[in-house]
Amino acid sequence: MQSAITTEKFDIEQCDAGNNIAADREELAMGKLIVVTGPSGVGKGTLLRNLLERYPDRLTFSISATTRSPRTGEEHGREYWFWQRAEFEAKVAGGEFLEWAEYAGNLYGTPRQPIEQAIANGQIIILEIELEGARQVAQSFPSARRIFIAPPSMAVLETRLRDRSTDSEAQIVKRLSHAQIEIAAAAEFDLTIVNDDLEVALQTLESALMLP
Ligand SMILES: Nc1ncnc2c1ncn2[C@@H]1O[C@H](COP(=O)(O)OP(=O)(O)OP(=O)(O)O)[C@@H](O)[C@H]1O
Ligand SMILES: Nc1nc2c(ncn2[C@@H]2O[C@H](COP(=O)(O)O)[C@@H](O)[C@H]2O)c(=O)[nH]1
Repeated sequence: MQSAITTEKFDIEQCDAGNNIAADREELAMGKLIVVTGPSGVGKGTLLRNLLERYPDRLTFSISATTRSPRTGEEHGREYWFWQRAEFEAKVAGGEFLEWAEYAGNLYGTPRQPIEQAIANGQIIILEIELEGARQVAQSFPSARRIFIAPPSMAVLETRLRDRSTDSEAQIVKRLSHAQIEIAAAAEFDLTIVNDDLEVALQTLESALMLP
C-alpha cells in the first residue's frame, strides 16, 4: 500500500499489508511486542488509553524516557521517565535502550529491560514511539507488529495538535513538519488505521490485536 498526501484528505487506506496481523493468535498469546507509530497529535495516546481501560489485564504499556519537560498533569514514572540529557545519554552509552531517537529537539527512548521482562512473561507489550524508533525495533525485533495511526487529513491533524494546547507554536511547527515524513512512511507498517471516528479506529485496533 502506498500513502500519499492529496489536496485535502490523505489517500491512506486502512489495510493489513499482508503480514498476517490477525493470523497467529498463538504467537500473541506467548508474549508479543506491538509498536504504534503516527504523527504527534494523531491520537495514539487517546486510542491506547481507551484500549487500556477496556483490557487492563491483557495489555502492558512501555514507559518511555524523554528529555522533554513534563506537561501539566504528567508524572515522572507514569507518562514518561523525565531524565536530563546527560542521564539519558549515559544510558544510551550503556546500551540500556531498546531503541531511541531525537524528535523535535528532545531525546525519547524505550528502556530495554522492562520490555524483555514483559516478553519473557508472555505479556502483550505496546510501544508508542515515533518513526525512527519504530525502524530500529523492526531491525532488532522483526516479529514485532507495527501499526501506523494516520490522521484523516493534515488539516485535522493540525487542529488536534492546536486544540490539545500542550505545545508551543515552535513545537507545533516542528511536529507538523515531521508529520509529513512519518505519513510518507506509512507503507512500511503492517497495518494503517486512520483515526477519524475514534470508536471506529478503536474497534479496528482491537481487532488487529485480537482483543474482543
Ligand atoms: N478520533 C479523534 N477525533 C477527534 N479528536 C481526537 C481523536 N483522537 C484523538 N483526538 C484528540 O486529539 C488530540 C491529540 O491526541 P493524542 O494526545 O492522543 O495524540 P498523540 O498521537 O498521542 O500525540 P503525541 O504523539 O504528541 O503524544 C487530543 O486532544 C485528543 O483528545
Ligand atoms: N523513538 C521513540 N519515540 C517516542 C518514545 N516515546 C514517545 N515517543 C514519540 O515521541 C513523539 C513526541 O511525544 P510527546 O509525548 O512529546 O508528544 C511522539 O511521536 C511519541 O510517540 C520512545 O520511547 N521512543
